[in-house]
Amino acid sequence: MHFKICCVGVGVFVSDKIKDAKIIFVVGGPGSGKGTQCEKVVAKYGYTHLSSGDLLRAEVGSGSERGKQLQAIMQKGELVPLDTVLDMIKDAMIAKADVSKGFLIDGYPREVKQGEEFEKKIGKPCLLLYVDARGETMVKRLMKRGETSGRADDNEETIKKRLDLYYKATEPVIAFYEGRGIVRKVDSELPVDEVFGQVSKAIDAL
Ligand SMILES: Nc1nc2c(ncn2[C@@H]2O[C@H](COP(=O)(O)OP(=O)(O)OP(=O)(O)O)[C@@H](O)[C@H]2O)c(=O)[nH]1
Ligand SMILES: Nc1ccn([C@@H]2O[C@H](COP(=O)(O)OP(=O)(O)O)[C@@H](O)[C@H]2O)c(=O)n1
Ligand SMILES: [Mg+2]
Repeated sequence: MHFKICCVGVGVFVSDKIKDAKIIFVVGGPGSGKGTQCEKVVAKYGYTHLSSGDLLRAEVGSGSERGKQLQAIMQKGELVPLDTVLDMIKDAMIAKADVSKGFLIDGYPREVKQGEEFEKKIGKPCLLLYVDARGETMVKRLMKRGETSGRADDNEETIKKRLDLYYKATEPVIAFYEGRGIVRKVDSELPVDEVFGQVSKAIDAL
């Protein structure tokens, strides 16, 4: 009996560490500028930036068996299994829980059920920053980034697939959270610093 209570205790302790953390979802199309804005938020507000794409690419870079499977999915611009990416985000949040002022979850959720699972396992977001750019702008930016990024998915064919998937699976996420009144849209067609001015206004209003 004692062992069981102990396990339950540990389980509760772990999730308590991140249950009350301030969580901001950063959602937007591929190449919309999520990462660019997150870097500026980190510099100004000291938040912890967790890019789901970067966490996945780190796993790919580790050469692990799981990394090989993820690579195959990502270079097709498809979504990796929900539990895989959610567990990676949760582990990364727990690792930083004691020092974090809040978490920027970049590139997640990518579909409504990812958001629902996140809330069951971790907690509710207080803000969804919607980084909005036109399709042709995103393609142009990613083709340019692809010249130096070395990302297997920054090529014309995969960019188009990522864009299609974004419109099909991820835009409904915006509508879902608009229903909660926590979406703040920023116009990422503007110059980076003007976009950041809109981002700052949304965060200062929290
Ligand atoms: N001109 C211009 N370029 C931008 C802006 N924001 C980002 N970029 C560029 O567009 C490219 C994509 O920006 P990222 O911040 O990596 O976009 P992302 O949404 O994180 O992209 P994914 O990780 O693929 O989802 C980068 O090369 C940036 O330098 C902007 O406001 N204006
Ligand atoms: N929640 C997530 C995040 C990324 N990914 C995968 O990781 C890739 C890169 O994610 P990213 O956020 O860096 O880039 P974009 O897809 O937003 O351009 C995506 O194209 C997906 O293949 C995923 O499957 N699920
Ligand atoms: Mg990014």
